[in-house]
Amino acid sequence: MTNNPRKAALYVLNELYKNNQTLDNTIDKIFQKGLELSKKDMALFHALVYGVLRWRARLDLIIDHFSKTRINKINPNVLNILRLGLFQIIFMDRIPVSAAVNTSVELAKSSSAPWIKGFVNGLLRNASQNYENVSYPSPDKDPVSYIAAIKSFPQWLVKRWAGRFGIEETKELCDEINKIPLLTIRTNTLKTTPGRLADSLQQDTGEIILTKFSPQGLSLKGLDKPVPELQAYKDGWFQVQDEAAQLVTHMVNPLPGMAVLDACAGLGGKTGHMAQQMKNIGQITALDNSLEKLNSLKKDMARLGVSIVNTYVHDLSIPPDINQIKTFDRILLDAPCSGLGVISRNPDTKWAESKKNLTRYQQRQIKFLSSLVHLLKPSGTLTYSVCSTEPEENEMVIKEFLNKYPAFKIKNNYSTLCEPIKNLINTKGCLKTLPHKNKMDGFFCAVLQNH
Ligand SMILES: C[S@@+](CC[C@H](N)C(=O)[O-])C[C@H]1O[C@@H](n2cnc3c(N)ncnc32)[C@H](O)[C@@H]1O
Repeated sequence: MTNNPRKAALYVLNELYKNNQTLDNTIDKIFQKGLELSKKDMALFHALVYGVLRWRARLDLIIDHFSKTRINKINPNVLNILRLGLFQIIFMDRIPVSAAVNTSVELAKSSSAPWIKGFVNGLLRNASQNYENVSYPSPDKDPVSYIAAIKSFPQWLVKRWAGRFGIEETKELCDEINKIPLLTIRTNTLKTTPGRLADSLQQDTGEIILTKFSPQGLSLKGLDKPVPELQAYKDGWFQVQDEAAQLVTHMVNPLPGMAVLDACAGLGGKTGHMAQQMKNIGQITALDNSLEKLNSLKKDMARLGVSIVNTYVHDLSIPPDINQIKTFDRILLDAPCSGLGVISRNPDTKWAESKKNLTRYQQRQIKFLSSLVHLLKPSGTLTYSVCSTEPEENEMVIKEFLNKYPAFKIKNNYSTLCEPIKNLINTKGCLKTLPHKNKMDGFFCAVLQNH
């Protein structure tokens, strides 16, 4: 495998979306194949992959302007070479234009027909001198197309946000999503306190900021080591988790001694948080349809010093057998969704999703909720959360669920929550966060109670 960061970035961009692969899977795959990069090259590799995905629509508009071949006719590998080159020219000040062009020509030489290098060279040289003169759709006559092009978002998404939030707020939302997000972590209070954790990270971090809403969160600026190499990580003092995801567990409010089901536990971000809220007393069943994820979850629980979790592989499109799994005081369904609330971390999402998918996800989310109802104790609560800002996966799921199960209501009394989190809950009792308003991922969470 190559040790060239640009070649590695091109490989990831070319492989992404094949067989429904996400960015994380594709990046994991290239490292499994033996990619080894120095610390500096690793930073360049990530900047290139995430940068091209973040700015793809704007890069494509410029490429289309300077290319005689229409963009949809350019070979995908060549298009990704052009995107990588142009991204470096426009967005990476510390890379000289000549280096951006020459390395792109080298990529073309090693992976395309011989004449392509001339095409890449000519287009990038021309674009580097003239890209500022390319015209964009008019912000007055066609504000949706303007935002989609200049801020690099799919038209359908900008259109629906503009309808919901208005043009000015949509611009703010897009700008916030386009920022490179800080790394946010959650203190494992079974082992330490946010203060001690911050002290231990001081020497490896430029700046540490306490999160505004979550009492256990820290955001790190300028971390100079990969997370797994930090002593505090090895000692199980924290999990990586965005602030919005941390708020979900506070909504669930699991207490020591309870029986809790984490119904889509994944790698266990919320499982770990619930265990620490329960002071490692009680029982948590971590369910997921992925054995691989549950195996990673088990390792992470050991690192965190959590001993109350058992795992259960199950496909939630079928209701779990109550005789095997028992009943619960708290059930959390952190459902699979579009991920449109976490585009800043996963910019590939904006090019993978469509309006049609949202309806498909909604049906699956309602099905999963329905699969869990019979597992709830009479006084128990069923919490639904998704990292999506879209109504189809938010209020509309809850509405359909309540139509189907009229005995349930949305909980709207949060006396135990701290004030900052309480202030994020809307009049209907749902937590809704938005990147531009709350400076965190877009999440939705509602707690359902049987009355
Ligand atoms: C949003 S992620 C969960 C993230 C996790 N709760 C956390 O905080 O780290 C959704 C999870 O649903 C799981 N999933 C997808 N389809 C499923 C199914 N049919 N049955 C059970 N789990 C499923 C995925 O494997 C994924 O781990």
